[in-house]
Amino acid sequence: MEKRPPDGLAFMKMHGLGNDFVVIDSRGRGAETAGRVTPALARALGDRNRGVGFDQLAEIRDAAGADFALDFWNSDGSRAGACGNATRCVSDHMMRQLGREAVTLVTARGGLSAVRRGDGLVSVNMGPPVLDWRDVPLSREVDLLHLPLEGDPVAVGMGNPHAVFFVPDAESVDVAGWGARVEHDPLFPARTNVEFASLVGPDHLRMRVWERGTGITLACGSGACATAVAAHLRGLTGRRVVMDVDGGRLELDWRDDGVWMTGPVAHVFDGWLSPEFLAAVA
Ligand SMILES: N[C@@H](CCC[C@H](N)C(=O)O)C(=O)O
Repeated sequence: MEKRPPDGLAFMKMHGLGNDFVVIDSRGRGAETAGRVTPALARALGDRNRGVGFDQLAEIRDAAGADFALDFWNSDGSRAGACGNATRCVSDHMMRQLGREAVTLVTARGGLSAVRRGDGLVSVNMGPPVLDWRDVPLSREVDLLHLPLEGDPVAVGMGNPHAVFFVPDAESVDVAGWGARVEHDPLFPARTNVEFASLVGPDHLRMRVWERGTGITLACGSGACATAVAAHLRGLTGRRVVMDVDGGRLELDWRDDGVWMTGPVAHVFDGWLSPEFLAAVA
């Protein structure tokens, strides 16, 4: 194996249910110091042909009052305020590194916590849903439970915006076409993630997703949380559901302290960005 260049940049590739991430560890620079990731680096790395490829890039930073902080980017270089599956993946990594079964972290939406369950699955408390139109955000005051859009979606914020459509059969939806149209609807001033869900049994949902800034992905943790909240608010389910996404199954539980999401995580490989790649991006 070639020796790692001293001026390259180490990264990990991880995924949760096929929602895949590049993770860069920028700890050791102080909680007040900005990270090393720029929109240009996120875009270049996110290119599946010329970079590494990912649905989201997660950067670990120092945090005051928590084990670590996490920032997220989409593959188009835009920032994401939340990423549930990356939070579960990085929390698993940090639990292993710290020799613990629970960690606390800070994201753009505030403090979160994660634990490893006895069965090895990782749970994260994604915090309470945002149900005020200004904070989702929406561009004007409307009924969040019945947005004035074709298909009658529900709006839920989980630190990022989501529009959840309940459809008779999620399998037959044109996720790319419909999702892209809704992502850019003027009702969402910061664009939106879009979920299409069907009830397939008691407290059992099937969900497919179009992610803002990325496109179709095999899973979206914050989208699963938003869908579980929307399904309960619409009277379709209780507060605990299982949800089948393209990449597997998540468990959701909307408790008094927030929406808990549980599922598997995978560490795929450790890599090293070459100085040439970094110089071309700078
Ligand atoms: N895959 C993520 C959500 C990613 C963020 C999203 N694309 C956004 O722009 O808000 C998850 O697991 O939550």
